Amino acid sequence: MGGVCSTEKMAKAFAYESSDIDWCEDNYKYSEHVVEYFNTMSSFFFFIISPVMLYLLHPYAKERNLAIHLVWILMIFVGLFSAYFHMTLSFVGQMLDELSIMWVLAVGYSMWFPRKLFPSFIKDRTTFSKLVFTITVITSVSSFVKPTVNAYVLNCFGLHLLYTLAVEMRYCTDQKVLRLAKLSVALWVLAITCWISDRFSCSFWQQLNFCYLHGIWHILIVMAVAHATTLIAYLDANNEIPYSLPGLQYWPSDKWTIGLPHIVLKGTPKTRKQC
Ligand SMILES: CCCCCCCC/C=C\CCCCCCCC(=O)N[C@@H](CO)[C@H](O)/C=C/CCCCCCCCCCCCC
Ligand SMILES: [Ca+2]
Ligand SMILES: [Zn+2]
Repeated sequence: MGGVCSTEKMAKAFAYESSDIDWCEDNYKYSEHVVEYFNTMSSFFFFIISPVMLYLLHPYAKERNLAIHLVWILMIFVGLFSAYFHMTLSFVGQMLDELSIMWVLAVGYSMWFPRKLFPSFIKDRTTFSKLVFTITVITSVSSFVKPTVNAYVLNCFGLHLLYTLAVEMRYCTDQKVLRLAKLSVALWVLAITCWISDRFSCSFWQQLNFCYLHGIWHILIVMAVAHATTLIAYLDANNEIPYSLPGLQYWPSDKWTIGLPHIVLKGTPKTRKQC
């Protein structure tokens, strides 16, 4: 009897529209199998940007720690789960989407959180990573208690990241670095504005017959994360591997206004060996 009950519960969790959340985009507008078509399709943007970022960050990751690649490898899963969530609006889709974001943040914090900002009882990065891992496992389990608040809690990390960057960049005067910081913040502000507006002003957007703000959020947040991770990686390289003489450039061309930022290591193999 209990077995039948739990099988039913499982089936419900996978069922279309079993999530509490329904984004502003009209359901089943373009396909009877895809609940939110534009939101699903825009999730594929994660698949385009992630491999490019893995390629662009590779010289830095090779010098610093190859585990850094986990951030953008996990972002591929975020895209996959986000597409599944919007395709089905199922409870399982929602949880996979939110949990994968949480684990990207956990890996990012473990790798990059500045050592000088560690709590005083933590001596090294390994201990810090273990603490982050423990907290993330506990949070992952407790996220099932009230799933609707998860997204708001996750967004608070954007604010914490902003604070951490502000502390790290207090004395920065390098124009290229400042430009990257401003761009990251601008993209994040635009992205979060779309997310909030889709959540809370849906009737307004429906009147205008423009219900695509959540899909636009997907595109903007990937770009914000691409810019922010490069900035964080650059600051980290300056602190942890200064002999590699990190610099910033844009792909495909440094002269283009729009592009993906990346780190170049200007230290010659000779200068690297000396350190
Ligand atoms: C020193 C710390 C370094 C940490 C670096 C880690 C940076 C990467 C962080 C997060 C990845 C975000 C991925 C967003 C995926 C969006 C999928 C999605 O749309 N999900 C929604 C449902 O479909 C869901 O409602 C969204 C929930 C909110 C997620 C908020 C994530 C926080 C993003 C922080 C990004 C900061 C950018 C720059 C700040 C200057
Ligand atoms: Ca909808
Ligand atoms: Zn989404």
